[in-house]
Amino acid sequence: MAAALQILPCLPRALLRLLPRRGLVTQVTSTMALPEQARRLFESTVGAVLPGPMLHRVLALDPTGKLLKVRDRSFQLRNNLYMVGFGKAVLGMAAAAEELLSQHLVQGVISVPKGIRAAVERAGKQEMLLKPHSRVQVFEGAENNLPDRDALRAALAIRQLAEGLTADDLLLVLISGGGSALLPAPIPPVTLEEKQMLTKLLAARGATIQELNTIRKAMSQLKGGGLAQAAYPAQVVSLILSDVVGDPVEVIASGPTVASAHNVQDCLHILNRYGLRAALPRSVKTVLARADSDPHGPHTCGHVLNVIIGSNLLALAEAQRQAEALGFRAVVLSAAMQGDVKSVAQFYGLLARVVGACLTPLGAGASAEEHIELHRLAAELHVPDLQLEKALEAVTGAQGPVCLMVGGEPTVQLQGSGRGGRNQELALRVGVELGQQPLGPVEALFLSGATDGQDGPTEAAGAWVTSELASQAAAEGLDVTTFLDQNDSHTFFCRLRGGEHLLYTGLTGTNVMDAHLLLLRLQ
Ligand SMILES: Nc1ncnc2c1ncn2[C@@H]1O[C@H](COP(=O)(O)OP(=O)(O)OP(=O)(O)O)[C@@H](O)[C@H]1O
Ligand SMILES: O=C(O)[C@H](O)CO
Repeated sequence: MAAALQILPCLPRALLRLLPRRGLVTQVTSTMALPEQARRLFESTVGAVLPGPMLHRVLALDPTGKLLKVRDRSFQLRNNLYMVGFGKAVLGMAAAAEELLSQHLVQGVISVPKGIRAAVERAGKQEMLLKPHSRVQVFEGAENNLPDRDALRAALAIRQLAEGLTADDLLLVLISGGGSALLPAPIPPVTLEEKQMLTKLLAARGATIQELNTIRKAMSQLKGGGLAQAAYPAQVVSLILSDVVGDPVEVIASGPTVASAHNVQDCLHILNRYGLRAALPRSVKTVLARADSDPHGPHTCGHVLNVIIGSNLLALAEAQRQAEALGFRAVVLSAAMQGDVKSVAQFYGLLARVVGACLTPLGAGASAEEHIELHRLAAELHVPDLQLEKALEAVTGAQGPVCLMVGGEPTVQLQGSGRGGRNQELALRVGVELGQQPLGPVEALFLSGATDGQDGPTEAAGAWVTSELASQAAAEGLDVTTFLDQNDSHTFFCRLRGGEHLLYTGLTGTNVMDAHLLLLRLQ
């Protein structure tokens, strides 16, 4: 397991208190190396969306202690509260909910990633752990984010709890990213292995999370509203920490408390698109054929309240505040970056060039062609909330360092059999792009990290690079292209300068997609 969790959201604030004047702060931070600043900013991004505080923002008990308030709705509590949960951030969410509601809690079951309790304990994050004699049963499973037998056992226990509820009961459902793999309950005759294989193939061929989860829903007893249906007639309140661009409740963890609006045709289109239709196991065909006559219809979720409690945007907003405290001119460019890592890397490479040119005192700025090309790349990525113009305006004339912040989740089309994750691969590709840009006296650093602390099936959260990457690699005899062809970014970074470019946080206990930071300053 990676080094202990080190979330230090308060550190720059403490620094600020000691040094209230901006000039002084800038002086101190400018002596701090860019990698150190980038690591701190990533830590504050994660620290802003730790599950406990997120939960407390939406849940409260009224003074009598008998009414649960969820935003503007109220629910009667009379020894009738049950809790289930699944996802990478659910342990901390459950601990916070237990802390607040333990006197009403009858029983709970949660499904969380393998090793999360040990990681949280090692990091000294006691507030993310359940009480010693908790009424909440914990299952750990889904190693490397793939559904397994342990997760299946958890899903069955969750289904059993839900099915036993009555109209007097209230079911609190805690949901976060990673929930799909932690709640596998394939519809027979589909087996766990078949579902695992299909998910893996779709992900490896670059399917989006929307596509992946459409298929998962069609194969599952609990996804796509199935859990809500199992809990009926109890009232259901789902608290959701979003790890999907745009916070679509029907996609996050495959929407177990949201009626699925997809039909078999949608599934067949997706399977066709990724060349998987012909080779489908017979069991999958059987379930798809049945699905249209037995959907978890929209009428089944009227007893449910779905509430988004936190997202990537919130994390970036905090990181922006921290970056400003460190003396950067900080801009959030988007919380919805998507697309293939190759195109995303080209965009960031050119963005560094264009923004870098704004920082050079007597520089002529970037050329009109470069601006046009940057906008073309941006348009190709179809990022719904991209603030490119606003960002360029904001950094024009910046005297000091600049920090551009982006959230989202690009995709990788796996071709090789190497080890890596989309953050490490993106960082490696951006490193190559930075090396090809004429940045002159501008120092550039790019960091990409998974807020859950685990990038793909590796123990690193991500990596950071500078424009020196290509020359550093060459000096150590590492051929970047070969590593990229093999999707072997993790091995590359392990070998580069003894692994110093890798980002290790350990499992963070939260999950709001990835964060990309581009830091630029004059040398
Ligand atoms: N060798 C590799 N190189 C690059 N990317 C990889 C590699 N192996 C797996 N991936 C990518 O990692 C992604 C899975 O990563 P991870 O397990 O962190 O999922 P996630 O999307 O963060 O999960 P969740 O959203 O469920 O929390 C897949 O999209 C896959 O394409
Ligand atoms: O679990 C999942 O389906 C993904 O993390 C998206 O929420």
